[in-house]
Amino acid sequence: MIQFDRVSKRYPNGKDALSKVSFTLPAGQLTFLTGHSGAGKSTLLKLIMMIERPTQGQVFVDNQNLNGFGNRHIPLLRRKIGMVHQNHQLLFDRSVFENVALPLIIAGYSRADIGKRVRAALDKVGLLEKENLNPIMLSGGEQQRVGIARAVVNKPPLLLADEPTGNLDPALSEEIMDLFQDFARVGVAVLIATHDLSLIARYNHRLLTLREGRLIHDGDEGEMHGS
Ligand SMILES: Nc1ncnc2c1ncn2[C@@H]1O[C@H](COP(=O)(O)OP(=O)(O)OP(=O)(O)O)[C@@H](O)[C@H]1O
Repeated sequence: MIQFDRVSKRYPNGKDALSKVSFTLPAGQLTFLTGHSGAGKSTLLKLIMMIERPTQGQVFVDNQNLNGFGNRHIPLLRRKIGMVHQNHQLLFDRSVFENVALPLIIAGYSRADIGKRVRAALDKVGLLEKENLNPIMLSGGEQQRVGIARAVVNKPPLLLADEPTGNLDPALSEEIMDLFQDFARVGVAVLIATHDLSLIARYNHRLLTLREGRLIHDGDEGEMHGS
């Protein structure tokens, strides 16, 4: 689903944020991405979203080389990607339903289709009965689940999450992880950037570790501590 082929990113100020990073993420796999602050995690996610472009190397999403994409391709690319943020980025002047509907409205879906899909997504995250509430009335864990419903409402094959459990306690983090694992099980490629080593340790998923822009580890979590 995603392939990085010797990807480097140097920012205009000369900072090398990523150096010759290569990996492949298949459909249906959940992968953690970790590394110290400044290691390059956000930069890696930005390259997938085409918020930034590589200085060298190639990024493929769904077998398409993003180097061949111009700005007009960006909306189409982003429709394939669901993005979950740490702070949810919900609109507090709209209802839960309207927040989740937003990507579908932008993509031009019909009203009937929007209703059906939004309710299916809210049902998946267990918030169907809260569709008319304002997100401000929800707990942190519920707000994060609204963010996840919005990220998956148009059924993207790829789900990216940037510190999705950052503000949540272990029990709520587990709920969120259960959801991500469900999506992976039905074929979504899920990439979770996190500093939360205890979260990583609780699951036996593939782990990519960046240090100063280099990929220093690619394997399962046990391998890292066992070696
Ligand atoms: N737009 C930019 N211009 C210049 N340097 C940048 C830019 N964005 C990031 N950097 C630098 O690139 C390096 C990697 O940053 P990045 O945000 O990818 O790290 P990160 O692993 O996501 O860190 P954190 O966990 O703190 O969010 C850092 O040294 C950062 O200061």
